[in-house]
Amino acid sequence: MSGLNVRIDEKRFDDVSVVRDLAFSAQNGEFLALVGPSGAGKSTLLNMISGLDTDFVGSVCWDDQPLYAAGQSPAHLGMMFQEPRLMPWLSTLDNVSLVLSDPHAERQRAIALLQEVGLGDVLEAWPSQLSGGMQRRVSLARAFVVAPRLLLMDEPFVSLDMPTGNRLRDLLLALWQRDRPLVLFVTHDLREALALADRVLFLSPSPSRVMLDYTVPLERPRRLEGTDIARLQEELFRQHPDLLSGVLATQEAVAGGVKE
Ligand SMILES: Nc1ncnc2c1ncn2[C@@H]1O[C@H](COP(=O)(O)OP(=O)(O)OP(=O)(O)O)[C@@H](O)[C@H]1O
Repeated sequence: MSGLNVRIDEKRFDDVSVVRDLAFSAQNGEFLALVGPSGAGKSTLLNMISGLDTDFVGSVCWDDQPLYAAGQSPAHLGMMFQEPRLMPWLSTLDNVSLVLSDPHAERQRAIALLQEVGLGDVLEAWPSQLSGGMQRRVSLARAFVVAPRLLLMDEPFVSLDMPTGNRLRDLLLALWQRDRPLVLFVTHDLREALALADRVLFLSPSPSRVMLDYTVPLERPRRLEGTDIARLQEELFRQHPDLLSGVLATQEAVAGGVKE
């Protein structure tokens, strides 16, 4: 099948099995959200898919070929984490150019992306001069500047207030709709998953596996605070109360946050 094929037979840390019999496939250009209780192994899973962690039994393939070889990250892989992870001694522009194979030749591309995310006026600013929301926008531009085919996002908008988070989600969707990478987006927030994704994979508590592969039955654009998302969330909790109780508890615990 074209696209991503993940099969993790087992991932252990010492004697503890963290992921077991977890499998899913995704088409090129799809947007998948991964939700699951805290400690389920979501970050561990992204590390295995990115090639950062090769110490597991199973396979991660792209178009039926192993996605990485000997621990090397594949070309056209974009990543974004909970923390913006900017280099404090580099300007906004240099933080984005950093991941380019030829930063000098591709400088215009970095500038254009920063303009697209509304940071054209702060190209030479240091990270410490930017707000939390602006730093995430730099991080988003850095994830897209490599023209990723696969974009791995580990709770990238956690602990942002609603307007700042909404602005970032809109930017992400605009860039995704234009470039169409396959996105794997980890979140604790089921509403965020339903607002963004084509499919939501619900993971079990550790050792994690996919408990439910859910296709979101909503047209775009969607609003995270919209009644259709609230209704869908309620329906899911009614249909799968045991499966989702851990998700809801975590979702409530992480509400709140950083302002733009
Ligand atoms: N390097 C490591 N060594 C030992 N145990 C680890 C290591 N990394 C993660 N773990 C354990 O593996 C389990 C899964 O961790 P992971 O961070 O992947 O979960 P998660 O679903 O991303 O959690 P959260 O939602 O809280 O971020 C946890 O029990 C964690 O303590």
